[in-house]
Amino acid sequence: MTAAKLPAECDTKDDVRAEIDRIDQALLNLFAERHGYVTRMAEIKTDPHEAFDPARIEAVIGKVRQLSLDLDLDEDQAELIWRTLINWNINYEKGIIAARKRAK
Ligand SMILES: C=C(O[C@@H]1C=C(C(=O)O)C=C[C@H]1O)C(=O)O
Repeated sequence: MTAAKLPAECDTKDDVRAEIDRIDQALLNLFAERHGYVTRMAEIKTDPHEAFDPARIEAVIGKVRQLSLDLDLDEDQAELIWRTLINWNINYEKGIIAARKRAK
């Protein structure tokens, strides 16, 4: 494997795309790690209504927006990504909790 190149060290589209592919892999590894905790959360929560926790959601979004600003990233883009992720997680948690309750 070739060493990572800084953006300014990339001379071709292939150079840039190799770095984007490397970063996508790293991001997916982190999403997979995060997903493991969401699954665990679904095991801990006891009622499907608990899947949606608005106070926690707004706290996460607030943190993500601030971290994005600190990194000079677009905070609206980060919020959109996180809301999509969180909405998906809520339905995922609901499904797990409801199925467990039905099985009882
Ligand atoms: C993981 C949780 O469940 C949901 C998913 C969240 C997330 O993906 O960060 C945040 C809030 C929740 O409604 C939680 O309650 O913390």
